[in-house]
Amino acid sequence: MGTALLYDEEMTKYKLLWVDPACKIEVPERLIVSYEALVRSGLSDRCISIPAREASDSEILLVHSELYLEAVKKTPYMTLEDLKEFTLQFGDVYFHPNIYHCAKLASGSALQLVDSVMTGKVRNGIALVRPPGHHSMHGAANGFCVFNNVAIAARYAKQKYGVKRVLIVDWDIHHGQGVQYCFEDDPSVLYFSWHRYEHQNFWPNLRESDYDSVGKESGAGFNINVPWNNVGMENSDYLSVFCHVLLPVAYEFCPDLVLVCAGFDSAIGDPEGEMCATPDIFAHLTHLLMNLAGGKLCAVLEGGYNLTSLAQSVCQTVQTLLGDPLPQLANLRGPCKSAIESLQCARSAHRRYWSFLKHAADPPMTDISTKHVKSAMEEEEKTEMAEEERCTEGKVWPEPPERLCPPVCSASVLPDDVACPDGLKRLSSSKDLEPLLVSKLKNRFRTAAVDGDGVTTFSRLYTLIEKLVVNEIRNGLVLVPDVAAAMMCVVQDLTSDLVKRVLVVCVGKEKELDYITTDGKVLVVQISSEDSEEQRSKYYIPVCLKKGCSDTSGFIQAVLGLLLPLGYEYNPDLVLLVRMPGSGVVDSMWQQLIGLLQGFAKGHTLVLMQVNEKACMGSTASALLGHPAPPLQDLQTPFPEDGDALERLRERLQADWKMLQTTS
Ligand SMILES: CC(O)(O)CCCCCNCCCN
Ligand SMILES: [Zn+2]
Repeated sequence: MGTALLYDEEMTKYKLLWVDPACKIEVPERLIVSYEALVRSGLSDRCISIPAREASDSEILLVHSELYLEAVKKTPYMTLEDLKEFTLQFGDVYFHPNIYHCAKLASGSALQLVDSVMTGKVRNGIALVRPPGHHSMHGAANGFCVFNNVAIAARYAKQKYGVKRVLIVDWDIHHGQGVQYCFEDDPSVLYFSWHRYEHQNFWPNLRESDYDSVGKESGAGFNINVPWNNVGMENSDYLSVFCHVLLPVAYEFCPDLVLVCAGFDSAIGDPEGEMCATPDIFAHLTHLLMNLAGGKLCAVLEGGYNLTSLAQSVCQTVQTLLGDPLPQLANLRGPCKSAIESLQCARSAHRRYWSFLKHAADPPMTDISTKHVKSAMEEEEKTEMAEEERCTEGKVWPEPPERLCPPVCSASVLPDDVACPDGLKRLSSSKDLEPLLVSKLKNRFRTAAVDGDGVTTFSRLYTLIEKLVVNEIRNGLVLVPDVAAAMMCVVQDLTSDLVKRVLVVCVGKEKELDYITTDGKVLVVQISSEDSEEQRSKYYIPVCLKKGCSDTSGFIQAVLGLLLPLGYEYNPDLVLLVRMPGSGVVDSMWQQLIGLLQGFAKGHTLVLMQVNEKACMGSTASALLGHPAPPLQDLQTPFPEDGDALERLRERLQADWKMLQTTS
């Protein structure tokens, strides 16, 4: 299934008609450069174009009052003076004779997108719209927004498709207070927003944008605010909040639909955000949401005022929606102090509502909420981040790297008598192994594992790896007689200098993992039921699940809160996923793991499985081919010991691995 793209140039046909410094950045060019970048890059041709439509009155009334709608209806007939007058009653927004029409098209586009996804016409999609929506409220326009496009879409999805749970992720750099007000008492809509806050000193300067606004009444726990109290936040800060706050809750919430308030003013160069995250971060933020709700994801444009980073960020988002390989994110050095405080506050505020956050630490000593007056230390810290360090318009950043699709997506190396799963390309060619390597293999394993066809298997395995690292093939599945032996070979014999770092993810109990480098060429994360003895090195991290890999709750927690942050920091060139026999990992969890691991090494994942586990080749192939993983249904409360052990493991490792930090 494809990716929908909604765009109508009519929505470029309104603009600010008078002088207002607060509104001058919201220009038609925002939409034009975004769409043109998609056209120029060839991405628009790969999308399924869906026409915009006007939202009807009844659809707009899902969120807004009749009084407000009737008032807005009058604006097309207003004189310039009337428009100015009308505008004065709202904050940081402007009206124009054509904005009502455009606002209906913006909301209608979001609804068209929901229709396309919910009817299965497409898997996911993006609506390039203006005016944006997330600040507009029941009875008021605000912050360039007239109708709340995403809030209307959420209510529409529930009403028309009986969607039970909607996740709204708002990565725009402003707090979508309009969305928060709409759903704060509604447990069927989980609203997550991060936003520049600076202890309530940043627009819209609301006390209720802080982390302690967790929702009301039955909606308590279903509103998550992560305030950024400093500018200059980077990729590490964004990924940490996804891994340690949003994703655990999102997986526990298990939404039927994901809506994204896709504002790109959180990207580097934006005059509003003054952040430093690069456009390729949106490739990963999108990817990390794509295995929720069976891949049903609707992104709706909100903000974004630097025309260069906006266009790049939109392209990064669309390319991921299309399933292209992800760019590697280099040198993630962990969240900054301020970000850690914010994520620690958000986690502790929500630990009573979400079992996946149950073991989150207490809030930091320095209470960062607005009650707290800026201390001399903070002032000094701010001057530390001198003007030039801050990311402003003048800031430059590299073009996002090209994300090339390999000619072959998924290859397989299988015994001749095993049928190749649909979609996979069997690799039968293999270069002859050097005799030296053959003898090494033979005398390393006196077992039958490396008899005649065993050598063939290994030579094909090495051939596959070579094709992965040169991006001829994206990922692969290999069936071997003995996975432990095969893993040793791959890890020890990886001579290719194209592979500087290999992330080995071991699912299931180890037989012998005696081979662990300490030079950092290999990082092994082992998830099993074995009560691992003391952790052996920075590069061998055993995660113990009391009830073993069949405990999906514990497993997904370990993946989100430990494996993902580690993987991002380690930044491997190859991922080796080893399924030990008898691991007991649940199929949907296995597919989720493969899906999430695609975020590393440009998707170069090599799955090693034992021949006698060929029954799960089909689901493995499906995940390797990029099909969304099935939702993890009815997750049990994680085993307390496991949750607690995971926190302790993170605390112990965070000295070595900065991305594991969740406490200041
Ligand atoms: C969709 C959106 O969240 O990007 C709208 C942001 C509105 C900002 C209003 N204040 C602007 C002050 C200008 N320096
Ligand atoms: Zn914004």
